[in-house]
Amino acid sequence: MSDKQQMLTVAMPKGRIFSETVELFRSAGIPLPADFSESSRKLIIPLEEAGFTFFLAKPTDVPTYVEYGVADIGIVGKDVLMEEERNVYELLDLSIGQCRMCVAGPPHTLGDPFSRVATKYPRTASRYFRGQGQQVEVIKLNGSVELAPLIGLAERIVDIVSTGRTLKENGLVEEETITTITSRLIANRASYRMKAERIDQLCRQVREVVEGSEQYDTAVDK
Ligand SMILES: Nc1ncnc2c1ncn2[C@@H]1O[C@H](COP(=O)(O)OP(=O)(O)OP(=O)(O)O)[C@@H](O)[C@H]1O
Ligand SMILES: O=P(O)(O)OC[C@H]1O[C@H](OP(=O)(O)OP(=O)(O)O)[C@H](O)[C@@H]1O
Repeated sequence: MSDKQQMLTVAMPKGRIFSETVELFRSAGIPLPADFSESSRKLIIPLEEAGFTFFLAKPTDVPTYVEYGVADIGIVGKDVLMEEERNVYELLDLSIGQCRMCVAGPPHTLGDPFSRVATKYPRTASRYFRGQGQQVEVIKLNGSVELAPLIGLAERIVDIVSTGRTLKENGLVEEETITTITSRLIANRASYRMKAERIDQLCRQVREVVEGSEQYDTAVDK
C-alpha cells in the first residue's frame, strides 16, 4: 500500500464477538493477521502490505476509539452503541453477536410496580423507562447483574439475554424485551469521507457475506 492516507485502522472487540468477527471478515476476504488471537498480549497488529492496522480493544471502548478517529472503523454490539451515544456512523448490521436486551425479575413479582433497576446500561434503561412513563431509580453495575434482585439491591434488572441460561439458573424470568441486539460496523465520520473508497469496499465485501446468511438486516444511519 503506497498511499499512507489509505491505511485503515480497525478497532476489533476482544471477548464474545471477536471470533465471529474474524470469521465474518475472513469469509469476506478481508486480510487479517495470520495468527490473530484475542488473547494476544500485543494490542496493535499491523498488516501493512494489505493497508490495515488492527487493534484489540475492550468492546465498550470501541465507539470511543472510533469517535476520536484513532480507529477509522470498529465492530461493536448495538447495546454498547446505544449506551455510549458516540458520534459515529453506523454502517452495517453484521448479524453476529445476536442477543436481546430485556427487563427481568423474580417470577412472583412480575406485573408488580417496581422502583429500582440494576444494569450495565444505565442510559439505555433510563431512556426506556422514561419512554414508558415509569419513574425508576437506575443503579449501575459492571457485571453479574442477575445478583441484584436476589440480594435485594433492585427489583428488576435490564440485561442481555442470549440462551436464557443465566436468568434460569438464578430463578429469574424475562418481563419485557427492550430490543434485539446484533453487532454493527461503525466508522469515524471524517474517515468515512476521507477514506470513502476503502471503507465502502470493505463494507461491500462484508455485506455480501452477511446478505448470504439468513439474518441480514440492512445498513443504517449515516
Ligand atoms: N450472552 C451473550 N450472548 C451473545 N452476545 C452477547 C452476550 N452478552 C453480550 N453479548 C454481545 O456481545 C458484545 C460483547 O460482549 P462481551 O461480553 O465480550 O463484552 P463486555 O460486555 O464488554 O464484557 P465484559 O464487561 O465482561 O468485558 C456485547 O456488547 C453484546 O452485544
Ligand atoms: O442468556 P445467557 O446465554 O445466559 O447470557 C446472558 C448473560 O451473558 C452476559 O453476561 P456475561 O457473561 O458477559 O457476564 P457479566 O455478568 O460479567 O456481564 C449477560 O450480562 C448475561 O448475564
